[in-house]
Amino acid sequence: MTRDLTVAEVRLTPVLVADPPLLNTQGVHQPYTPRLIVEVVTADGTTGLGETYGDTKYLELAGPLADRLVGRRVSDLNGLFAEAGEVAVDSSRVFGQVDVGGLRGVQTADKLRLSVLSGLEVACLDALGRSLGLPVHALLGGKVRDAVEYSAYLFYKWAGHPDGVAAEKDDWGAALDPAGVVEQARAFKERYGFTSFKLKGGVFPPDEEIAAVRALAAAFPGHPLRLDPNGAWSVETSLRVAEELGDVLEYLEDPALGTPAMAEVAARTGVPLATNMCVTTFAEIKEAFTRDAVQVVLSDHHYWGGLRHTQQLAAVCRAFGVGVSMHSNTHLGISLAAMTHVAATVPGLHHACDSHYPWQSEDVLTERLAFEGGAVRVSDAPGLGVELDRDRLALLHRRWLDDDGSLRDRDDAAAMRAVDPDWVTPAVPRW
Ligand SMILES: O=C([O-])C(=O)C[C@H](O)[C@@H](O)C(=O)[O-]
Ligand SMILES: [Mg+2]
Repeated sequence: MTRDLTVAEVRLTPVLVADPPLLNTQGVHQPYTPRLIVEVVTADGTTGLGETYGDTKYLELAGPLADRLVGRRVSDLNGLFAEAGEVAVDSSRVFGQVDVGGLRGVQTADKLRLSVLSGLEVACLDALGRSLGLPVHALLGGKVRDAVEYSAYLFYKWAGHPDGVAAEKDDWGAALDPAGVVEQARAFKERYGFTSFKLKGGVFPPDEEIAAVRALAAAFPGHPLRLDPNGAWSVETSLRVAEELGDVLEYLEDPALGTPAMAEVAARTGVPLATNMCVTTFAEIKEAFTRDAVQVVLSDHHYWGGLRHTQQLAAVCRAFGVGVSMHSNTHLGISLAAMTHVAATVPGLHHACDSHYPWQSEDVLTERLAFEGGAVRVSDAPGLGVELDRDRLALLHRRWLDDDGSLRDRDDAAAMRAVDPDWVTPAVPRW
């Protein structure tokens, strides 16, 4: 049978997904967060799924980039990427330097395009795999492991969103001190079997966060631990934390903001540094690697530009002797499946990947992906191996349609102002 894998239609559906009140250095997560669900439909009726950020700046680009995909074959990804630079990006969306207002580093025109292209790429690979009867990992050269290990992503957290704020309830309880963090870690371990723990820091003064990591080390001896204050500390504070926690940390993640500060910290401590803030584009690699500023790059296929770029990044890291693992923002099961397929193909993945998925009680899939022993099994079913639940998609899209605009762009500082009207995103270094 000859298949026609020409893209006939791209469906773009923004949704709002429930999110618990997770604290970070900028504020707190809003009760709902935007994501974009991508469906690529081929002329012969195969549908591939993708997912990426759903904030307005990404939605603005998604239509024009999807238009460039229509009429191409799903296998013509290089052609799509080559042409994507012709799609204009509103200059008000671009910051050439490390964007303190975001937790994912610089915001360049290219990175915005790549963040959308990644959703289209994943959907094309899913469609291609479904059509050929091959899993996505096979299209990427084949898996080198059968399961991908993830770490428990611990957050300081309120028990619920503030009174008067419309929100879904969650059953995780509050975590605002070392005992609360340990209790949360136990729940992660019991529910999902995670054995690595990452604490999102930059929320409380460093001594409180040091105490929380010490409590984790006492409760889970020998388990890999990480602390990530999203660049909230000065070089001197970073060095002090590294000194105090050096014996229990697997790595310290973005203690200080930007490559020069990270290089200074790295030069004066033996604790490995990881980043998803100072190496977030190919252009940033040269300076960071030649200055030995980071020892582990946390890739994120969304903003690096997809699964093939993630493999390329892993190859560059390998060449420089730099470790690689994965960063995560709030995401749904389509992205977890995509992360798992690409991670399965990367040799030398020595650190458990991050995932927000356990925090998401809602999904657009007929069946949620499962963590067993802290890992997700690599699917050998055609494509990503996940199915869209159209009713769930319609429900979460309805929530997006009904929103007055206040939740369509993630704003953790705005959410914090519900309890602290004077709150502004703190300047860094904060401590
Ligand atoms: O640095 C990181 O790992 C992140 O920025 C991950 C997420 O953005 C997390 O901090 C969040 O959503 O609050
Ligand atoms: Mg990080």
